[in-house]
Amino acid sequence: MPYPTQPTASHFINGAYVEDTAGVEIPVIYPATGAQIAVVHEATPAIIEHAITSAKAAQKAWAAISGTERGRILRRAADMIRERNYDLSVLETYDTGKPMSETLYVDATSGADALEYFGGLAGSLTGEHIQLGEDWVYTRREALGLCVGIGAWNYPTQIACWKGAPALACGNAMIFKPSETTPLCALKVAEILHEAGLPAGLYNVIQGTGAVGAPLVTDPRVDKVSLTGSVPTGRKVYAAAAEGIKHVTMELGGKSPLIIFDDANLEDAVGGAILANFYSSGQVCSNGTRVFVQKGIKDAFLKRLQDRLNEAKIGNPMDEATNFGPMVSERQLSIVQSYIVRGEAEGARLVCGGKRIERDGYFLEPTVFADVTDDMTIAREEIFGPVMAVLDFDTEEEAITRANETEFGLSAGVFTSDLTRGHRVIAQMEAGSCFINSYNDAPVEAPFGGSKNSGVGRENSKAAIEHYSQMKSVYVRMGAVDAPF
Ligand SMILES: NC(=O)C1=CN([C@@H]2O[C@H](COP(=O)(O)OP(=O)(O)OC[C@H]3O[C@@H](n4cnc5c(N)ncnc54)[C@H](O)[C@@H]3O)[C@@H](O)[C@H]2O)C=CC1
Repeated sequence: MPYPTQPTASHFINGAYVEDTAGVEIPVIYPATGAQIAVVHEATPAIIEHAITSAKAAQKAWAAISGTERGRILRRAADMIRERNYDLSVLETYDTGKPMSETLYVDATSGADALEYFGGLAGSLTGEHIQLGEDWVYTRREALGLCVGIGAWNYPTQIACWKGAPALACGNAMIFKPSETTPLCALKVAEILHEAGLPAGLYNVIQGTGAVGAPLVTDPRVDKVSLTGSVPTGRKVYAAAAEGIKHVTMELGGKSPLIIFDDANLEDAVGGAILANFYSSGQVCSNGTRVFVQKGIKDAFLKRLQDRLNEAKIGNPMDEATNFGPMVSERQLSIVQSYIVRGEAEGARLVCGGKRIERDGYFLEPTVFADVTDDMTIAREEIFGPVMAVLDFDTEEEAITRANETEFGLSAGVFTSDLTRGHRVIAQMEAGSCFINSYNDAPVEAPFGGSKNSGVGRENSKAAIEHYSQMKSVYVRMGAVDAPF
């Protein structure tokens, strides 16, 4: 084995690791050093075909067993993930560069939560009975068939589970294509699911870029596509899926507002803004990167924010004391750097950070801009890095209007000690996943997803069941059929 993190093979299909070295090589880079730690091969047409035929062959029998039996396997997989959390967290850190202080508590554990939650729900998926005089209708909640999951690179284990768990609970088969930037973790999820008793063919992982994602989306044997990715990719995938009238879930990007009122608890508001901008080095879709701060608290907010950012422990992600790691790739680093240059050029005031850190890997300082105005590029476009834009405001009405002036609608947050204002403001936010006096919590029990250009459908919670199953209604006549002729 050339690298300790090298997977057994590139793909996991029909219950086993599979290789086809004819596929283009995809190097896997550890973002904290820039070193190559593995190589996988992009799926060839033969690999794609193998995954689709295996999944199709396995799905009907899976849908035919009871939900309780399906759920038992998912819950067993959840337990195994928790038992192996340390090793899975190390792999997630290698894949993404995120510090162990995050991956140990958030990634595999959140995946396990999804498997446990949907495993628990699987036995309670039912239809209903509708009496119509003597006749009656009953409904059956049925699987969609073959679901394709396409992942982003920021939460590879979590995304693999958030899509796989509800799909499998509802009786579907899944083909999951991880991001080409982080191909390692989903293979482990597949391995564990099958070790837990999942029949072969029901959860397959194949590697590749959009060149592999695209034919999966258009294949007529695929019934549903769930994408986590950027808005431009979402637009393409949604359109391609529409051609085949397929079901979709789109979890896309954001530029979410976080509104901090004068009466907010300063320490909590600063903590919320840190969670909303610097967790995972800012590579979180729901981040509140437009921080609207009411003028009365602005100076105190910026001062306390700087003090706390000085305490960030930046460095080796494998050291559990580290709490701020590198960007996922050189490419992402340079995208974020170009936004910082734009921010300065357009007149925003750089409060702190802004520079690449002099060491191996793709480290960038936590960066804060103040005096940002609504028209600046850094206030309009998703940066997907550790760059906070602080905007001033005077009144509640103004903050609400400006917060909603965006094509995105993933998340929104408000910090205030006025209870009624908190609810009043959040009710007017055009966003799917919102927070009051908190930010970025994502428990499996709560629906997660965006409005406007940030997406369609919801992941997690009972809402996800609607997106991985369909209703059949059956009319039952008890008497004679009365036909006109
Ligand atoms: N709303 C949400 O739940 C989340 C959204 N994101 C968003 O993801 C983005 C960052 O992730 P990236 O991996 O850079 O996104 P991306 O949009 O570049 O890629 C996402 C995935 O789509 C695949 N893909 C690309 N073109 C395709 C095509 N034509 N057909 C099928 N698949 C295709 C890629 O290979 C990758 O697996 C950000 O915009 C972020 O906001 C990230 C995490 C969560």
